[in-house]
Amino acid sequence: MSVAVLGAGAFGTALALSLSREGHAPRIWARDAATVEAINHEHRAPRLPAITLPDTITASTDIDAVAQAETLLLAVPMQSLHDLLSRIAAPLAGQRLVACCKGVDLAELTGPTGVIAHAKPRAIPAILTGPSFADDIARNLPTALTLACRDEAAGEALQHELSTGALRLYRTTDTTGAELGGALKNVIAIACGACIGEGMGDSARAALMTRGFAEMTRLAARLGARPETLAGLCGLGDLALTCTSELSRNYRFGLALGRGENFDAHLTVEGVKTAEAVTRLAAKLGVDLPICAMVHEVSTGGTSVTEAIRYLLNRPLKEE
Ligand SMILES: NC(=O)C1=CN([C@@H]2O[C@H](COP(=O)(O)OP(=O)(O)OC[C@H]3O[C@@H](n4cnc5c(N)ncnc54)[C@H](OP(=O)(O)O)[C@@H]3O)[C@@H](O)[C@H]2O)C=CC1
Ligand SMILES: O=C(CO)COP(=O)(O)O
Repeated sequence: MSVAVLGAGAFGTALALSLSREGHAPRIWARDAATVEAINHEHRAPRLPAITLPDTITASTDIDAVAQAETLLLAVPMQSLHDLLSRIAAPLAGQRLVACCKGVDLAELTGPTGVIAHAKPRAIPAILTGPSFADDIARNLPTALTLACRDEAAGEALQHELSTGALRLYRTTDTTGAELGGALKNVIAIACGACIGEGMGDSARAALMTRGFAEMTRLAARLGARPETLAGLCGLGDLALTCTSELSRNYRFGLALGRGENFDAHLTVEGVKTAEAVTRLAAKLGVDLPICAMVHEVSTGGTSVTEAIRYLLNRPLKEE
């Protein structure tokens, strides 16, 4: 089966490397000619500069040519997924489109598989998500992820196609749970970073992680997801990684907020837009997501970290 990667960021490049180790020769689509040049001639990707790529990985700016592969890994930031799909002329009928992004689309208030289903209704949507830093996958370190696809046969085919000796994929048909786990953990990671940056301590972080997990499960359940999906790699697993590691951009963004420092605006920080999207979605559905709402307020300058913590501590007492 042929696999291509659309998006030459850190994650897309790492996944191409992973595939190349199993004998695939993946093509990467990049929108930028200089990136294509660097991959094809220097065997390096600008967003993963420490890694040398094998010459079996090639790149092109011709999206319609690259998108002919049977499986397409869509590795662009969440808010760019719709734009990416609209660049492809073909309906991609019967092709497996695997979202490799985490978030909720601001315009549609759906996760990546919803965006795919809307833009390319004849394709088979899936999502690859869970705890992994691109750098770890690129270095072939052991990693376990969730592959979610409503079409059970396609999901099983993808699980086998994308697993490697170091990358172990678990399968589910619960795409809603898988994508909300990956989306909301970034928001909670910003909260945890802000809490540590502000000097609130590890106990406060543990409280945010636990109550954040309750928010993840509550919203996911309201949208029909299974609670056990959230307890898996794509939920609890990714929450644990992202809320505790300074390798996470979302966590580091939160740290900067807590310390009152500036943050590099060129870095992909999915949790900011996701906080806005899930706050809107929660209001529409009548679901209570106080931590996500505070992350939205703080990251858009609506309130301070100190005030947000005070608000969370002063909410009415309730049963766990
Ligand atoms: N990095 C990681 O460790 C992991 C990332 N992810 C997820 O992967 C997704 C991508 O993140 P990551 O690879 O880190 O991001 P990067 O910031 O490394 O790269 C983003 C890539 O997307 C491209 N891009 C941005 N907007 C568009 C657009 N409108 N059309 C086409 N291409 C676009 C960029 O192109 P250009 O260079 O031209 O700007 C760049 O190649 C995110 O949702 C993230 O949560 C998931 C797991 C791990
Ligand atoms: O999704 C990730 C880890 O699973 C990567 O986290 P960041 O996007 O916060 O760097």
